[in-house]
Amino acid sequence: MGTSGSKGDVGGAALPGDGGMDGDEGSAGAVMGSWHGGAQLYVSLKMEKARIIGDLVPHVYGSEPIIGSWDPAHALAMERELASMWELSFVVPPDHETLDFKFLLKPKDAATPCIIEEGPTRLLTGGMLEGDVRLANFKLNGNDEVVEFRVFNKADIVSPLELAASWRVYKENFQPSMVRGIPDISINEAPAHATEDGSGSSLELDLEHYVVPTPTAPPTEYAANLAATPASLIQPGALWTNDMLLSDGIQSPRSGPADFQDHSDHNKAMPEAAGAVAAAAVADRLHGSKEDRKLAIVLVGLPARGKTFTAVKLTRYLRWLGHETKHFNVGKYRRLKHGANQSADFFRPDNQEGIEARNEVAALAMEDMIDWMHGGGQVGIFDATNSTSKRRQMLMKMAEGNCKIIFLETICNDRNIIERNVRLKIQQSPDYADQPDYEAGLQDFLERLTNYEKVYEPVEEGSYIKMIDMVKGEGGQLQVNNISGYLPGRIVFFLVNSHLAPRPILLTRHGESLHNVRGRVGGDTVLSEDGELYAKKLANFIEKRLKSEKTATIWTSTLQRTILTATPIVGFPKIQWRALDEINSGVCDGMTYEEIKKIMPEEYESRKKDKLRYRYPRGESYLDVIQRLEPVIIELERQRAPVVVISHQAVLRALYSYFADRPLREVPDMEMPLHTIIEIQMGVTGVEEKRYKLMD
Ligand SMILES: Nc1ncnc2c1ncn2[C@@H]1O[C@H](COP(=O)(O)OP(=O)(O)O)[C@@H](O)[C@H]1O
Ligand SMILES: O=P(O)(O)OC[C@H]1O[C@@](CO)(OP(=O)(O)O)[C@@H](O)[C@@H]1O
Repeated sequence: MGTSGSKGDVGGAALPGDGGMDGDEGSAGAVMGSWHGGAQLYVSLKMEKARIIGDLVPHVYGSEPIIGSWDPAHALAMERELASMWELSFVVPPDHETLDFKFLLKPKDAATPCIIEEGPTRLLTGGMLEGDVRLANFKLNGNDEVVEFRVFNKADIVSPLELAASWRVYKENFQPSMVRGIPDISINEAPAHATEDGSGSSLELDLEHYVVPTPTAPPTEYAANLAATPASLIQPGALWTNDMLLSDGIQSPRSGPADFQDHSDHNKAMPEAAGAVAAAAVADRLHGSKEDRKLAIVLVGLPARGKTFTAVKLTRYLRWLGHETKHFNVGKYRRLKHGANQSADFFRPDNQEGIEARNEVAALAMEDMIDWMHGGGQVGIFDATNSTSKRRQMLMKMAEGNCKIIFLETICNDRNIIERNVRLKIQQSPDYADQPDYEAGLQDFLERLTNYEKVYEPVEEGSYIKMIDMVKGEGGQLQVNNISGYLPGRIVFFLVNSHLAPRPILLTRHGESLHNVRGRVGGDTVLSEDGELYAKKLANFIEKRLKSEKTATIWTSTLQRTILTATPIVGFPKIQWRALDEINSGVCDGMTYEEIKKIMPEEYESRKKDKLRYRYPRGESYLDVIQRLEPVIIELERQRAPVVVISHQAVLRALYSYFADRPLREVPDMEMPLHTIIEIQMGVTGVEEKRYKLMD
């Protein structure tokens, strides 16, 4: 019997039917109505299981070649219709050969054996199961556990007109993208055969074999996650230790210690990312009060509530969007002024000297921030506990006429999270870098915490955002009061969408394209042979690297070199993002750099002079690309499952610079080689990176 393929694939002619047959548990229908020429049956086989069955996928295998000729390895996967329902549907002639088959469960890991249902072979004739439609029972875990599925079978007589009409409707409603006839969202089911296709695309079992070093980035005067060096405390000839230069924040292992001064060139302050972001931000600045043009995000919260972590993350995001942003960490000022070994007594509420010392360094940091704003800075992230209303009043007074303040309070009520944070704090904070005895450090920090808790006053004044138990991203909440304007709105949107659940993000360019071989930019060419080999190796890599993950998604651009690179990947949904398309090279599309230099020397020189801001005629600049990638960054922050981004050189440079804290001016010249996977691990301790080069 020739099943005509999977659901929705309606082929063949049929007889005007007058009804269908229902066969669910315990009964077998009969063919209704009379037959003449071409009648077809639309047959549906379903299995239902309320409880999730892990990564086992229901399949059908049996006598016909399409369902494996009794080879479980070539069984036909059932499609998930609902969370607990799996279906295999097909169109057959009413007088088809009897189909012998059984259900089986197949693990995602091809090496693990299938589980075949208990009981005799099932027989399908005239589209219906013979005899009682029994449950499907499977013995798991060495027969220790029996799993039951309810089985349903249905066959409808379909007329030629119905078949044709349903095919037309199917085609109209499932418009494949203009690009390649591949739907914008598609998923290749795991093939019955093993993924090793013998084309040399197999990989070593140990993926560490492919790890390559991360290119050492040029020392950054000021990476987002290194709080500003306290200008007001710099004494001529001061000797700076590495510790003094490091903020309380999560240090990005890649960025070296900050130089003494922040050399960012205020005269040529980084422009807003081009496009809507800049337009709205500029409009706000032009029409807002002078004070509103400068923004201070003042953190509030007890120690180990994630203030610094949030400050670093927010700094990274705003700088990536082109807003001149700087992180001011008062803990750093305290250490510089009073040394890094204050005991908990320094923070006692009855220690007047300690209180004055802490307010003094907070005022120094605020002065530095206001000076920095006068020099061109736009958003200051003021990171301290700021735990009393009196302290906050002091800061608001200093801000008057200089900048607008928004308080950002981080509240965590989960004792387990707090205990974990405290452990991480003792391990990471410069306050305990010289404390060899972990327990002593822990005891001291807990005393410090108690001292703060005695005087802590939650924020009630001014404009504020409260992040309450937002850690796990479940059940937490964000409270917002008296917030308005473009930039504050974006900050709220970013905070709502970001979380701390660790998960990997894999970035890779497409396989080598024909234009890459010829040195041509842009275009929409297919892959070269090497590019096709990379696509297979990438699929292999993803299967190994993500096999322990419950799910993941594959993002490509709408250009065929990324879609074709993703094609061999199976088992994960693939989504085409227009925003991930390569930088639009406008009138230079399809040219080589040499041709551009020869035919349009002025364009070539302009781009060479300022590759970040330069916009191809009728094309894009890197700032334009960053602007259109902002929703991608927000979605990457929001995702909890792993994401594999298959995109392009310029786009990946822009995305990578966000995760790696690199200043925008470095973006256009970053190394972004072909056939290399950059794994970004985002989690509670910040952002880590690993690179795998699968082939040259
Ligand atoms: N929102 C959060 N939820 C859970 N853990 C966090 C959060 N923010 C930070 N952490 C972890 O807790 C530790 C302390 O965070 P940190 O930002 O230094 O706290 P604070 O600045 O409030 O003292 C850090 O090691 C960090 O990895
Ligand atoms: O900004 P530059 O360095 O030109 O890099 C962008 C160029 O990289 C290329 C390759 O030269 O990207 P892609 O990854 O799509 O192959 C061009 O298509 C694109 O114009």
